[in-house]
Amino acid sequence: MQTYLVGGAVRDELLGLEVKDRDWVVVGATPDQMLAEGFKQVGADFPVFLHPGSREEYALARTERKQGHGYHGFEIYSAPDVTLEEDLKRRDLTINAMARDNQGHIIDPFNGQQDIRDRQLRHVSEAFAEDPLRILRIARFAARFAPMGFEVCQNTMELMQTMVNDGEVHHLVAERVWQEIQRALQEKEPGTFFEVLRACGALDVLIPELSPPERFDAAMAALHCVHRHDGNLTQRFAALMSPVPPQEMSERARALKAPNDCTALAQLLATTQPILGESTGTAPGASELLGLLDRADVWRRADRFHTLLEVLRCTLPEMAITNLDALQRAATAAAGVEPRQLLDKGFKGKALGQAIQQERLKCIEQALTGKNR
Ligand SMILES: Nc1ccn([C@@H]2O[C@H](COP(=O)(O)OP(=O)(O)OP(=O)(O)O)[C@@H](O)[C@H]2O)c(=O)n1
Repeated sequence: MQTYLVGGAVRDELLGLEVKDRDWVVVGATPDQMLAEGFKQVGADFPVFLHPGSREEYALARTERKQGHGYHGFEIYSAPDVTLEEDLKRRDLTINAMARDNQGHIIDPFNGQQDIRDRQLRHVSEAFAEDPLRILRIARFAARFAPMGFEVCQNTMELMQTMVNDGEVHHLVAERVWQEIQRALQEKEPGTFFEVLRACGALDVLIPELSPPERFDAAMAALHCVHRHDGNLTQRFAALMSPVPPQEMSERARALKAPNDCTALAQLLATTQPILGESTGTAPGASELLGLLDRADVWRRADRFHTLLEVLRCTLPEMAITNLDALQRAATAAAGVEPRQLLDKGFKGKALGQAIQQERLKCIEQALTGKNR
């Protein structure tokens, strides 16, 4: 049997990047031989094993052929006669379809090294079209490698467009889509992910709410800004969805199966923005600001409130930034109200709640007029 380093590890080595996961392909072995060598089998779908020492993944060379629609319809053939080249051929991009043997020789039947030099994301073969998840993977690689000059090559983009036109994207399961989106949001150039999806038509299927050009442009500007400020995943998702009205936004977040913290921040942003972004020139008053603070549950979720403020700095129009400053002052002022003191004064139950709110309102009013004086 022979083992080869394959996939992302070879690509990243050649690009001079840090290698995180190392995947290996084993040619000329049977599962029984692997078990006899002390490897542990993982995954029921294909013959993949964990090395007893390094815990790295060793997969028996295999071919894959599509059977039906979606991610599960693959017929997998794995046997000692499957060659390294056959295994490399089933892979997505030429830069991901190289191997290195244990003497350090690169095996590169699809010219991945040339594409690394030319900065091209190019599909290996027409079999690319058998897995629609690859559309999202390629968009994600574009987002990661764009700063190094990589782009999706024309033929690959055309193939992706054909796949979208054939309805392939409808067959993707939400969990896989979300997994790619959340990884892409944290890549080096997250906006590029959505630009590639838009160029091939997949965005109209996956997040059609962002199809109108003015929404797309606003989403990209907000995402870019949050990315520049090193925002976390929830902030990036909220920024992406910021041009979408609350109801539509919530439905899309649910369809994408976005996790609760992402959806909650995006919802909070969607309901806060219209009040603070009011373009009529009237600034929100003390009770409106208190309402926003209540909705954001700043009393118990101060951290989330601060993440919200950071996103608002990226999504609000320039002229509304003074409203944001007012919200921030209101939060600081209202935080000074001590429920304990009101409790000591004899307030209880509902009356205590009302007294707290009244005190907060008073503090906010003072903070606002104090500024205007
Ligand atoms: N839908 C897929 C998933 C994976 N692969 C192949 O399997 C390898 C390993 O996949 P994965 O670990 O997901 O990707 P990496 O290329 O290692 O990328 P990352 O750095 O994001 O982990 C890829 O390089 C590619 O050759 C593929 O062709 N098609």
